[in-house]
Amino acid sequence: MSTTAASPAAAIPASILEKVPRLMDELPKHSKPAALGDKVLSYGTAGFRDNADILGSTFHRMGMLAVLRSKKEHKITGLMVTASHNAAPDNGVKLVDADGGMLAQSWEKYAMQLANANTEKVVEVLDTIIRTEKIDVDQTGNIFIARDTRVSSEHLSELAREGALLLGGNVLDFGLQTTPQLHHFIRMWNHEQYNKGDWASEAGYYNMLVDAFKQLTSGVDQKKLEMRTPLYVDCAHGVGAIQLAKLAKDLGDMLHIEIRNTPEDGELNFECGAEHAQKARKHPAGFSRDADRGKRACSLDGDADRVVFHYFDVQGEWHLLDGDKIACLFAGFFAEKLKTLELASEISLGVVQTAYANGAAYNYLKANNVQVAMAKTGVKYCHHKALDYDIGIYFEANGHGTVMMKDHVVDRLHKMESTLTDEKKKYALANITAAHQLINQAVGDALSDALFVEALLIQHDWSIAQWDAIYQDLPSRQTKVKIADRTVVKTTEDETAATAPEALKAAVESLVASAGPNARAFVRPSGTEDAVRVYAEAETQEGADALALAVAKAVHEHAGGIGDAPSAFVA
Ligand SMILES: CC(=O)N[C@H]1[C@@H](OP(=O)(O)O)O[C@H](CO)[C@@H](O)[C@@H]1O
Ligand SMILES: [Mg+2]
Repeated sequence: MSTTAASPAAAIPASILEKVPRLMDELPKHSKPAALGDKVLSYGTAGFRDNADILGSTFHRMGMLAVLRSKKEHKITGLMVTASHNAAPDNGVKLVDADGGMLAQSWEKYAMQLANANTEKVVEVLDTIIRTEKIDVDQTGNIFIARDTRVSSEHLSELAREGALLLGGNVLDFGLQTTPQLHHFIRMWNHEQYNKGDWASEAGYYNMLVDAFKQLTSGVDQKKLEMRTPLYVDCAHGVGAIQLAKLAKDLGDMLHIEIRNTPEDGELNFECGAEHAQKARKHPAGFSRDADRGKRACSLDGDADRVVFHYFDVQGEWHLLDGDKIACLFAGFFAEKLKTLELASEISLGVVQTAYANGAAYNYLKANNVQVAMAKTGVKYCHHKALDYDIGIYFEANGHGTVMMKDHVVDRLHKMESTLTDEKKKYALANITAAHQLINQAVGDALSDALFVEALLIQHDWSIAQWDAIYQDLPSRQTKVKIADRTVVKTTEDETAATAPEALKAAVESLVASAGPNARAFVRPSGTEDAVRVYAEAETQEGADALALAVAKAVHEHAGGIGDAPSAFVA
């Protein structure tokens, strides 16, 4: 095959060393730390995550990979420095793709090959990626970087920047941002419709949210809004507190926000935040039964891409409103607007859940004629499945989720604008387009999701208890079991039933069958921890607890449990 100078193939060097001889000097300065030992780093559900001390080389190399991805796509890509809801000494990388979503799954293998390569093999891996993906290395590579508040984050983002510069990339470092903000910037800058607009910056992000919130609450008496009680936000001592303070300032009297658990007053994610509230089923530190009865509250996680709501009722009992309840609230809004606009048969609406969704949420959606689909655990699977619908809502029970509207739907709605005369329809249309503006289309976003929840509570004139009452969660229990090799546990595609080992499959089936009506249980190997997770639901809390423990014992017995059989729950 003949190539001309203009052909991209012409710029593919036999080795990257031809272009960047300095690599030979620079790579050994960031070689894999001895402490990493034989450990294989894996690009898990949302990226690499480990103790920050062993991630230096990984960050340096991921800076390079982000640049290669950018050169390949001819668009901006990104790198977020965060370990989300994990402990303060940890850190991690989340790579952002050109559409503002997560890194394409087809590139995760490159991330792993690079991160795990011995120093002398890094050039070889880079060359393979460049050759396989036919990357013109002379192309411009542009990446955006941001980081959370961890002590290690600044240094690690600097290493990523160095790696990126080494491969000739241009780097724009946004400093402290939430993960969804970085996704938003990249989506906006790469989107031909938005890239020259006002929303493609940090200030633009707040403007976009505040303007959409204003539109969604415009039908409400402004005095009533000003008098409304505040939303108390547990920020997990993370970056969400800093960014939310800026957003709250712009919201002014439209919504009063009280920020708790800031980076200054405690350890990141320790006994607080969305993961703690949802997994341990405990109110966050900084909130108390006596002082906070009746207050509407929510918890973010360490990088503010998850949110769950909660409150103490007048009796002092604590209630959690998880991702399922948020999805149901959102689904109700879109179903109603589509009905008013007589578009329900033309525009498909669906909610994507995982096996962890409470059975009562499923029943609620079905009773309200909303389509429901199941995806494997992990937002990248949910996101993918949600694309089957014109308006796809996905939420994991842990509070990570969003709503995506297809471009053709947005176009269709904009075209309708000039044709409508009916006031009700005009209002519905304005609402649905404002919701599209408010909800982060790139990725789950705690700040945008929380504002949408608040807008809908205001529209319904509901208290948090009234929203909670749309359905009653079936009692459930989660726990986990350590076994020698968790890969021996196999499940069906949707993860609701075990398929191996055979004895475990039979044991779970028989335990569920004898656990009463509406009982359900499943086991699956965790994708992020060295354990098998157990989930059980039943008519009563005692029933769910008993079923979870019996299933945990069955995992221990039939799948090679380590140590004593389980006798208590592990969060
Ligand atoms: C039950 C549960 O909450 N699982 C979490 C957890 O995955 P596991 O594969 O269950 O470890 O971490 C994922 C990444 O944050 C998140 O997407 C998922 O929902
Ligand atoms: Mg997170």
